Amino acid sequence: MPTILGQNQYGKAENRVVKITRDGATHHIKDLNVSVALSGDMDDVHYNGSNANVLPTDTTKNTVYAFAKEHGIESAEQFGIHLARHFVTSQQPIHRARIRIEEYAWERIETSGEARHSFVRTGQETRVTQVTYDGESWEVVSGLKDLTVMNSTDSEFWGYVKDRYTTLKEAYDRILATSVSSRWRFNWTDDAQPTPDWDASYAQVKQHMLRAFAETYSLSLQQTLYQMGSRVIEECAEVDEIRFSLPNSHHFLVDLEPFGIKNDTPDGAVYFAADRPYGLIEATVLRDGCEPRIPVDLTNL
Ligand SMILES: O=c1[nH]c(=O)c2[nH]c(=O)[nH]c2[nH]1
Repeated sequence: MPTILGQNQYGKAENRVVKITRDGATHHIKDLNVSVALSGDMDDVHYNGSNANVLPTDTTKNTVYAFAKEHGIESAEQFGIHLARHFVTSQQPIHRARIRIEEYAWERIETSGEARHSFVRTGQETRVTQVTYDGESWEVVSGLKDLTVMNSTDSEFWGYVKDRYTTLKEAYDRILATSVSSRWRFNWTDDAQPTPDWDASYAQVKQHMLRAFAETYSLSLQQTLYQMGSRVIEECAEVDEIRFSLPNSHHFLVDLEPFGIKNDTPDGAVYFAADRPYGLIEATVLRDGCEPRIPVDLTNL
């Protein structure tokens, strides 16, 4: 045969699950987008079309909804662990399950009455996780995307390489803005280890990341990224690796000279917020001695 089958996986992608839990008049929402990818003994279905080892993707979808009902959704990570364990341990041909989850946050709308069942989608970041299980060990990589932040000062950029194509003016007081996309890998890999408190960990990682962004006097976005990552690794013992993809959301001073208006001092300055092109600064920060496992391209995760 001139061809052979390479890596393969299958499952139902983007199962949108909304679970409402009622605690008297106070309701709670969990809103997830769950993608299942299974792999194992799947040569026959590809080579011969025998479906004998194939748990239908439709079943994987049903399992997501049934688990949301029967086992609840404590956190995205815990839900992912539950699903991954189920697929690998209940189906002999399935050797590996990868569950990806995006979680959308809802905030309660406070009202004057007793009712507590109204919510507004929060416009901040989207929480994400990926749980992988091969029957023996776990890999949990969680993260966030679209967390937009800005420092309106304490950012400079100068002393860079200049060649014949360089036109950029050195900046001694600029805006530093980005939309943080980040993934961090937990050192929980084994059922024998106690599981982290996933929600508390998420809140702490996000808080350390944001504080480091705000507290770093920045000479480059690269330096800020490293500070954000090392703060998380230093403060969060459960995390061994963190990767960032940070678009540099450029803010250019508008040239108002044609109208006889000076716009050259930081106070009261007017900027043009450019959406593209943007610098894209990406790096991993690791606990010393740990192996990098988060893919270089976060869109592949
Ligand atoms: O923080 C920055 N890092 C760069 O590498 C870079 N390059 C650039 O043009 N502006 C900036 N800003």
